Parts: sequence; structure tokens; C-alpha cells
Amino acid sequence: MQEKQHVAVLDFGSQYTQLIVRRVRELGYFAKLYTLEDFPNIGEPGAIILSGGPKSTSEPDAPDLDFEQLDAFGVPVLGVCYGMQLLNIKFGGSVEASDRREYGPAKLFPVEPAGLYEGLAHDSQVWMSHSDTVQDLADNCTVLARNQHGTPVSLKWGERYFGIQFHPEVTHSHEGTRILHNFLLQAEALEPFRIEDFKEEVIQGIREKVGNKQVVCGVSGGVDSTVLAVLLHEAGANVRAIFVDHGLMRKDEGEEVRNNFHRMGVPIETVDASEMFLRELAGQKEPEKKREIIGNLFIDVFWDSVGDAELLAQGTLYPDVIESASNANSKASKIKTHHNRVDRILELQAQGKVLEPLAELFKDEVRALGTSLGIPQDILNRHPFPGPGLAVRCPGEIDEYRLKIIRECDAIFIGHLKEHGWYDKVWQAYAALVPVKTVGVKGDERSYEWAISLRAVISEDAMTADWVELPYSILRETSHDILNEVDGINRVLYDVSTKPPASIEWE
Ligand SMILES: Nc1ncnc2c1ncn2[C@@H]1O[C@H](COP(=O)(O)OP(=O)(O)OP(=O)(O)O)[C@@H](O)[C@H]1O
Repeated sequence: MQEKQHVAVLDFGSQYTQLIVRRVRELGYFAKLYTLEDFPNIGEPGAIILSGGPKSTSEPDAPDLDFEQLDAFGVPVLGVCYGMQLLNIKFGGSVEASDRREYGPAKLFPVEPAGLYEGLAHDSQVWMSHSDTVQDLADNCTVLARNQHGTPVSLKWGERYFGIQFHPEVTHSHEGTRILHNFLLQAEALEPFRIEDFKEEVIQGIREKVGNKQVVCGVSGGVDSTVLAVLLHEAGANVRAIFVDHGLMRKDEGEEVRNNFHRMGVPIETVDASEMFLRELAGQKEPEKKREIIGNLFIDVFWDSVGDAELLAQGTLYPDVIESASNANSKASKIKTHHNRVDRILELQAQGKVLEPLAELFKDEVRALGTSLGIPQDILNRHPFPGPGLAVRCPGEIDEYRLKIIRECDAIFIGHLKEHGWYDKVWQAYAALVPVKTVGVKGDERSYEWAISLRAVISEDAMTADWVELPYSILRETSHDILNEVDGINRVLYDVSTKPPASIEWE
């Protein structure tokens, strides 16, 4: 990162710290999360934010930092919740410990509609989550805003230090993003983040690290690994992109992945292991067992084809990194274990042979990077597809016949969604087999066949999801085509389950 180009967010342990990073990024600035162990090695930030935290400043082991070191950065500092209380103490004020928690909405009354509160409504809702409160204000302190009871909830010390008791990063603070933006505007030296600059920087970094060594990466056809492979290719690396076909792909998917990479001018190797996967899965009904078989086989097949790789590239993203950094309170970055052999990766990592060029980005930024690399939008906007593929959409036994039915139904459904402009409006959509036979009539004959269930959901992060109210006309056309074209199905269902309690996939 170049000088003054990032906002350093210091983590005092709040569950919302990651959200602060996200909000700052959404505002067009590059934010990075640092643990207190990192401090003061936080580069040359243009602004610093101290997060909230679960502890009380009065506890003996309360997280702390050296004020002189903080002050030496000479940039605007915003303390949120615990961060504000800590600043008040540093400036000579005090904090009152309390067992009672103020949790939930409060009203915000700025003293003046300027600075942090420029352009804000007079009684905007903010979200509180704290027990302790500021008691004596430091001498150089001014009150910037109060709550509905007249209690100070936002302070300023001198010219560069700001504090807010509430959480601007959560959406329940209705104008929280604007407050954060106003704070960033105080940081005159801070420069907006441009994905193009980042791209150049990452490409340069890859060149330095890779030299003429050979790099291997697994490509699934999904966004992360595609952007990764294209980035490596763009950097001129000697890259082997390996696509493992486990036979649980959607209709024509292998062909599509190969075509997509061909379109982008990036060569890939396909390993067709479908027969082996289906043989091992034969007769298995239990979801966890099926996942285990697929996971282990994948590992074997992938590493067999890797051979003696000098470098392995992985599409680890920033949420993976900061999740483990805040959880373990260490800098160690979590590795995507889903499809990769953990011990082998750890070994490579210890030798400095793992590349994670996307590890500073959120998913939407990976898409932006993909766009600036010239990757077509239809590839970047592809719905997420699970690693174990159609296996999780085929409850019970898996065989070629069942997979064929799922593939046909899925292709019909997705085709209609695309045709009517709904594909890009939903997070994920697919068809799953319901292997229960019911009675019907096809032609003049009695049929006794399975059902297929269609599912379309919206979600922000896959943690929760809601089913989509698709137009009946799309469901009607899809149902009509499936019932007429797909042998083995005489009933079409639409899944109207939210997550939780249902999951997005069936298994
Ligand atoms: N069929 C496959 N062939 C080769 N590599 C794969 C395959 N499926 C997954 N991988 C590798 O494992 C990583 C993690 O897979 P996962 O299913 O968790 O996808 P993901 O995190 O959404 O990434 P992507 O967006 O690239 O699919 C992928 O980024 C890719 O490197």
C-alpha cells in the first residue's frame, strides 16, 4: 500500500470490527484491520479508527495502546465505543464502569451540523451496545452530539481526535456511513482507493515473488479462482491452472469452464476424474459421508496432478484472513481448507511457497478487480456453486441417471431465469432432486416418478437467505418444460424456505 492510502482499523475485540473495515472500503478508501499486537507497525495510514470491544477500560487486563505512539502518526483518529472511552482516559477524563448494558436504538442530536455531523438529520437513529460510559470529560474536550437524555455520545479532543459511543458501522445506525465518511474527510492526506492501482501493485508483487518458478492453482470456474488465474497469467507467471471434473458438475459445465478460459486466453488443464468419483459414491446415502468421500478424493486427484509444484496460489479473501486474525488474535491467515490438503499446504506455507494475492480483498472488490482485468461480466456474476457440486442437490444415492435429471431440470430453470432477466437478481438458483415417487398421468398412462424442487434465494453473505418471489409465469414455463422434456419427473415444486432454518443447499 502506498503512503497515506489506507485507514488503519485497530481491533479492540468488537464483533463489529470487520464491519468498520467494510464500510470504509464501501466509501472508496482502503481499510485494513490490525490487532493490537501489530501496533504500532501499521504502515503509514491516512487515518486511524479504534474499534469497540467487549472489555471495560477499568479491567486490569483491558486492551490498551501507547498514546505517544498513536499520536506520532499525526493523523485523525476516531474512537468507536470502547475506542472513545479509551481516548477520553488518555486525555485525562474518566469512564464510569457499569454492569448495565445499553443495547439498541438511541436518538442522536448533534450540537452542530458540521464536521462529523455535516448533513445529518437532527434526530437520526444510532445503535448502542455498551455498559461503561464516559464520566468526566477531559479539559480539551468538546461535545459533538448528545442522545435523547442529553448524555454526551460524541466527543472531540483537540483537532484530530474524535469519539462516538454508538456503532456507525451497523445498518441500525441509519446515518452511520455518512458519519464515517465525514470522519474520513477530516483526513486530508488520505487518498481514495483505486482498484487499478491495486491491480498494478499486486501484479508487481506476483512478479517479484514468482520470478520464473512454476505456479499451480486449482480453478473451479467460480469467481475467486478465475480472477486468481487471470491475475497470475496477466503477471506473466508460468502458471498451471487445473480444473478437476468430479462428474458432479452442471450441464455442459466442464465445456463452459474451458470455453471461458479460452475466451480469456488463459490455458487450463482438465483432469477428468468423474468415473472415479461416481464409483466411490455408489450406494452412499449419508450426506456427511458423501462430502467426506468427495473431499478426500478431490484432494488426492488435485495433488496428484500438481506434482512437485514450486508455488501454490490460493484464492483466500480478506474475510478469511481477518476472521482468523481476530479469532486467534494472531496474524496467521486462515487457509481455504475446503478442497486442499491441509498438511501439504501448511508445509508449503512454512516454506513460503503459498501465494494469496487476493488476501486483502472482499468479494465485491475481487469482482471489481476481475472487471479491470477484462474478465467478462457473465463469468464474474456467476452464481456460487458448491465444491461438492450436484452431490448436495441429490439427497440419498447418487448415480448417472439421477445426475442427468438434475442437470436437465437445472438447465431449463436457469435458462428461463436468464431469458427473463432474473438470473442476475438472485444470489443462487438451482434444481434439486426429491427422490420420492408419486403417482401422475403422462400421455394416457399412469406414471410413478420422482419430483424436482426449484430453489432461488437472495442473500448478502450466504449466512442467511430468503427465497425469491419469482413471477408465476417463470415457474409455469419452467414447470411446463421440465414435465414435458425430462424423463423421470412428474412433479415440480418450488422451495419457499428461508435460511435459517433451512440451508441454501439441500445437503
Ligand atoms: N473442480 C475444481 N477443480 C479445481 N480446483 C477447484 C475445484 N473446485 C474448487 N477448487 C479450488 O478450491 C478453492 C475453494 O473452493 P470453493 O468451492 O470453496 O470455492 P470458492 O471459495 O467459492 O472459490 P471459487 O469462487 O473460485 O469457486 C477454489 O478457489 C479452487 O481453487
